[in-house]
Amino acid sequence: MLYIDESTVKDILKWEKTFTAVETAMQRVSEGRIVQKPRTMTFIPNTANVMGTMPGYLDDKEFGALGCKLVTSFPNNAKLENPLPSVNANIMILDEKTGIMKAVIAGTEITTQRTSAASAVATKYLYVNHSKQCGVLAILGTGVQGRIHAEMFRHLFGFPEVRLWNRSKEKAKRLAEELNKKYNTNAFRYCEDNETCIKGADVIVTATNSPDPIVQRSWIKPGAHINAVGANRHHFNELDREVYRNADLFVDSIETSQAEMAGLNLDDNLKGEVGAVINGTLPVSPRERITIFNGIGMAVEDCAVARAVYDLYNQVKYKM
Ligand SMILES: NC(=O)C1=CN([C@@H]2O[C@H](COP(=O)(O)OP(=O)(O)OC[C@H]3O[C@@H](n4cnc5c(N)ncnc54)[C@H](O)[C@@H]3O)[C@@H](O)[C@H]2O)C=CC1
Ligand SMILES: O=C(O)C1=NCCCC1
Repeated sequence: MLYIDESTVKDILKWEKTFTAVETAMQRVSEGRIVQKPRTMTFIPNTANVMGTMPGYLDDKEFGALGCKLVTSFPNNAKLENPLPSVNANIMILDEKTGIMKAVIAGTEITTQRTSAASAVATKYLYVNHSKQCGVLAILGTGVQGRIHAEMFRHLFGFPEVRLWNRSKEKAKRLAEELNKKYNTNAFRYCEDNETCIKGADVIVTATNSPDPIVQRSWIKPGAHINAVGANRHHFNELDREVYRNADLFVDSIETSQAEMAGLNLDDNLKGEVGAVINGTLPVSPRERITIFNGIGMAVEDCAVARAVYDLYNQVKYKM
């Protein structure tokens, strides 16, 4: 059995490839060329811990795959004496003709990259492509997702200012210092509070485990775009309901969002899937309208990126 470990995935998987794989997966979702159901969640009693199974099938020449991700979210891992990521995963990919397992691929880096890439795809099609300003990026939550969003978005869209806020301020401060040093810049700025971080921002990313809203409507400037990534019990708890009431909501998959975002009144404000915007079957929002991308994470994104990693691994060049 082929196992492709985390360090190999980190070595061969570049952000551009992940972006294209996720963009393709989103398109195929909206064309009906996928099969995926809401993930199963095994909640471990008396803890905040959960194990999810995410099976999917994606029909595509370059990124098509039949696979299943097994993912855990143990939010207290970061507080261990030897800290570990909260989210850990492995992805199985199977031969489409025989059903035989082809490989197990470490899925933690894939999950990290593909989640940020999904936000980046949404930001490109809902915001950047409409000549909107990429001046200030606000990141709330500076864990694994906050970090990758800060780095990937600056790389792809060139934000000259990236604001970072975290519940424990020291963590945001440390990340700003680290990234300024890494990229030899002073673009990364630490913020004392979430309101200061958000006010005047063009694009906002929320990537926390907060059970309560950390974004208020009155702080958001007209026409801003929000990527809501984090989840506690619900996938919509980070934004105040007034934000949803005054914005256009886009998702990665209507089918899975209806299950996992039940409790939010989707009928009122759900415009549709990002894939439909990419495919040109769903119009973009008026310029001054706030847009939200609530990406809950899709099995077919994992399948697409796992297929890319499998192919890259098998290229003779890498094996030598
Ligand atoms: N939508 C998707 O596809 C995915 C979503 N996620 C979700 O994104 C979120 C972030 O994930 P990671 O960065 O991997 O986790 P992480 O553990 O590395 O970071 C979580 C951050 O949230 C902050 N936080 C925790 N509780 C908070 C609270 N009550 N108020 C404000 N901030 C709080 C922590 O200080 C930490 O910086 C999680 O909710 C996770 O479940 C993760 C992967 C994929
Ligand atoms: O899509 C995923 O993968 C995850 N989504 C929410 C929480 C952990 C992993």
